[in-house]
Amino acid sequence: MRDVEFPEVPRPDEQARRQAVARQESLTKPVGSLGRLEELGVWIAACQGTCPTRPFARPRLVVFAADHGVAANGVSAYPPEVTAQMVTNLLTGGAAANVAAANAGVGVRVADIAVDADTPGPIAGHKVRRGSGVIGREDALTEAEVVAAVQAGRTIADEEVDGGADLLVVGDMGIANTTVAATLAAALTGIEPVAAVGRGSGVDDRGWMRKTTSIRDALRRGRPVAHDPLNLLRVSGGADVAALTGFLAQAAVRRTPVVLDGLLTGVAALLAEDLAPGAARWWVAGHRSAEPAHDAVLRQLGKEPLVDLGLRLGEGTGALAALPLLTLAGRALGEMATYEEAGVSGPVIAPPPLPGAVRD
Ligand SMILES: O=C(O)c1ccc[n+]([C@@H]2O[C@H](COP(=O)([O-])O)[C@@H](O)[C@H]2O)c1
Ligand SMILES: Cc1cc2nc[nH]c2cc1C
Repeated sequence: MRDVEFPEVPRPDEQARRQAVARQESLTKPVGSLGRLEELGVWIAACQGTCPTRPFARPRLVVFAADHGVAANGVSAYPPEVTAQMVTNLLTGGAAANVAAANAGVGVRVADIAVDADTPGPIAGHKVRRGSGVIGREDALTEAEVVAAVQAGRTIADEEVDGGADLLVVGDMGIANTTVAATLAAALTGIEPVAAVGRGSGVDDRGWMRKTTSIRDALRRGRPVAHDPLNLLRVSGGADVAALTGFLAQAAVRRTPVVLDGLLTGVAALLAEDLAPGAARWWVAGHRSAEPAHDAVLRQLGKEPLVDLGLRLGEGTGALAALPLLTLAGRALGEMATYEEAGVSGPVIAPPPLPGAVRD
């Protein structure tokens, strides 16, 4: 599958990063006293290539929606038709993500990548197929579908950046996608199915057992190709996670920071970093999901999430819950007075050096 190649990913701006570290030291607070917010401010400056930072002008959420054939195994508490129903709910503004996006001043886009049912024209513009194979016994996608889905995600990122998006937030909607995500997480991090399996949207004990078996069966097929991201997407993934992978890689190519959400966006991030090394420098982990596999994924990504609220919803809600912290971090760096401006005395003892910017 050589038709999916990404150009070299640029690094966030080193000069702006250094200026931001120096500016943090000049602001009217004990050095380092804003903790993680200081690192985040530095990261925003490096991504924007400017210090002081600018407020985000057009932050955008993209929710990637798809159905998954493995839903037929009874691995979810909810029926598959909920995927399309929730797409409608997201479009009419009634979902949690709509509220969280409004709270954070973020515009919402829903992309149907592989929903079983028909969705309205503008949403379905990048639809690759309907659903996916039952990953315990057949491939999720064909080779051509993997390429089409990655390219769809890439195009969506380009459309968003060309439309002025200066911060991207990713989310997902798809019944049974935690079975797929847990399988990919196990293949990519080496954790066992029993450690990867979670309750998803709330499956009961019998469903949990079916889910564990499904992950184990799927992993048997996926593990041999775990080192090859596109083949892993073909065998054990789905069009949504493939599109997310392309989207995350392309956002980095386009120098646009991204806030990651829960488990599915996390496994897509691992795959995207593999396809486009260095892309992870452009992402921050919004939250830690209650799905157990997310922890292993975050560790492998080397990302400490901003919030840990026990969320297990998806749709981008964890990322959106963290977004006001990101805005605060940027504004503190950009808008606080310096010691000199405010006529406040600086430290009498040289403060310890600031920790570096967000891991890079
Ligand atoms: O983001 C997460 O970590 C997360 C954790 C649990 C559930 N979800 C959402 O719930 C749906 C999948 O749950 P399930 O039980 O059907 O696999 C899907 O729409 C996800 O967005 C998402
Ligand atoms: C109602 C509902 C909303 C969701 N949002 C993301 N996943 C979901 C799963 C269900 C079942």
